[in-house]
Amino acid sequence: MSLRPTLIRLAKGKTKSSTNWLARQTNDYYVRQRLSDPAAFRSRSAYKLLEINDQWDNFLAKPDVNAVVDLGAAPGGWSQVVAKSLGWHRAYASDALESDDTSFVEEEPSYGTPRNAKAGRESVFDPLAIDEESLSYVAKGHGTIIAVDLLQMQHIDGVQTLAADFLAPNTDAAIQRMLKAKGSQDGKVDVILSDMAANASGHTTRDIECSLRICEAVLDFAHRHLRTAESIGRKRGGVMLVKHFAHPELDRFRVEHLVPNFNLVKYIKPGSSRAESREGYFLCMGWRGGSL
Ligand SMILES: C[S@@+](CC[C@H](N)C(=O)[O-])C[C@H]1O[C@@H](n2cnc3c(N)ncnc32)[C@H](O)[C@@H]1O
Repeated sequence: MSLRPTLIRLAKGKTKSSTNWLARQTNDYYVRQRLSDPAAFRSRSAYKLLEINDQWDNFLAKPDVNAVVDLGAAPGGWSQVVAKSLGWHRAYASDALESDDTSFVEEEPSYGTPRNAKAGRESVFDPLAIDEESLSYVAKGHGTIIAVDLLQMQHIDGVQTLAADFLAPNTDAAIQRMLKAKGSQDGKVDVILSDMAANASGHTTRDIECSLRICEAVLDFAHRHLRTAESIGRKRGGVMLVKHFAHPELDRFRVEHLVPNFNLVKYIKPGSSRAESREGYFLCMGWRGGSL
């Protein structure tokens, strides 16, 4: 797909910095990939999670992964990747009823017509196209996925969304209620993902403080809700993936707070993360379940 005509049209009358941004978008391999990928990922970020998951033993698709919390989830690329990994897809209600496959949990019917579904192509969800036919589809898959963001997110089959500030005091309880309502009796999760980031201010001290605050809050959340490797019976069970601002202060956080709590901790800069960005990811596997 050629983006050049769009670029020229959009660049007219724009400042130099926005023209540079448009040029960078046009030349970016992952932006192009996203636009042509039949999976129709909502964000370029989806490729970062795909890449990390592929490189690290497909941790999202382990059979014991039943509950995933995606923090800073909007517009929803990571949640789409998780939903696919847990097998969420659309099926005709009649096929679902006839199926003997009890490993799948049926959800309420999806209200909207997946266009092209009959032709066997990837369905496109259109919430405005409600008709009788739409009532004959159900979303099928297994496990619970909770997506949290300050921003509202469009529906993804198999994903429960919560529009809230993760750092606000009552958000933890709201996530707990959702997990329990969706069948996680103990309110525990198997994988915690955080792509949350405060907007970079360009002021290093402030950016470090914001990133540290987010990483600490995600680790606190893990202390309360992450299932331990021991209880899962797998050395790398109980996973936390957290984005951070790459800086020696954050590395100190890794050494002092992550390494003692997990069996394996890796710093990752995915190929799909822009080289000029200071972002990095800590992939932490095998939660030991230490106390706060
Ligand atoms: C890079 S985007 C996430 C992209 C997402 N992983 C995807 O694939 O679509 C970062 C998100 O973090 C969210 N965010 C930042 N601080 C947050 C907070 N305190 N609570 C909830 N969401 C937050 C922002 O609203 C933003 O949507």
